[in-house]
Amino acid sequence: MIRAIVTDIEGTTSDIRFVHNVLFPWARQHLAAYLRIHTAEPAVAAALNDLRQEIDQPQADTEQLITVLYRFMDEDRKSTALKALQGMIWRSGYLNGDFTGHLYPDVLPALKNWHERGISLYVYSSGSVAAQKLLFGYSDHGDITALFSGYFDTHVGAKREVSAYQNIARQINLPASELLFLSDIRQELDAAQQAGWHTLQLIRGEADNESLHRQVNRFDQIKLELFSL
Ligand SMILES: CSCCC(=O)C(=O)COP(=O)(O)O
Ligand SMILES: [Mg+2]
Repeated sequence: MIRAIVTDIEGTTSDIRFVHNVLFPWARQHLAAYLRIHTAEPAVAAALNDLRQEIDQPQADTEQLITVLYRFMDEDRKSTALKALQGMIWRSGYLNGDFTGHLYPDVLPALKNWHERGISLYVYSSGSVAAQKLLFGYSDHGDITALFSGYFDTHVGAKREVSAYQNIARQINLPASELLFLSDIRQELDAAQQAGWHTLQLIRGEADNESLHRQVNRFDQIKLELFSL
């Protein structure tokens, strides 16, 4: 029986085009100015220090780090430091109403239904926990954060690593056999499955014929009974 559902964001609850055509360009546009102004703020300084460690350049100055961050953004690197900084930068965009967090129309009714049935809901994304809370706190349908019991980012591990799902299961305090992971990316689902989780792939666009996971196109097609042991 499924007692908790953990969902990915990009390509699962939200359109990949919102992330790549709205969020990422907005962060890129504001990155340099934001870092130059806020470089001494504790959260920014901590993320920049994490980045220095990631690239093994303890002496790198802010301008050098900005260059690295542009490269990371070009490569869509799931760097924990980059993701932390993007989350900080997006904050003013959400607060000013420059954009709202995209949700596919089938997502909110399903989340509400599961929540009402007593199933705990969690998020796991490469985006930082702060960025996840912003997306769901300022979503197209308003603040829906009350539906979620918790959030996980790459601090638990990368999304294609089995250990990340083991860590999440430990923190949720449920056996893997009672957990369902929703994602559009086969390799993430492979890792969750290897950790003993149930898995379901969202196909929002192109088919994935190499996947061995159950697939649906929308949340309203998800039948939790199929995952009962
Ligand atoms: C929290 S929204 C921004 C998502 C993001 O930065 C990203 O890299 C997408 O990663 P995901 O793990 O959701 O595919
Ligand atoms: Mg995804």
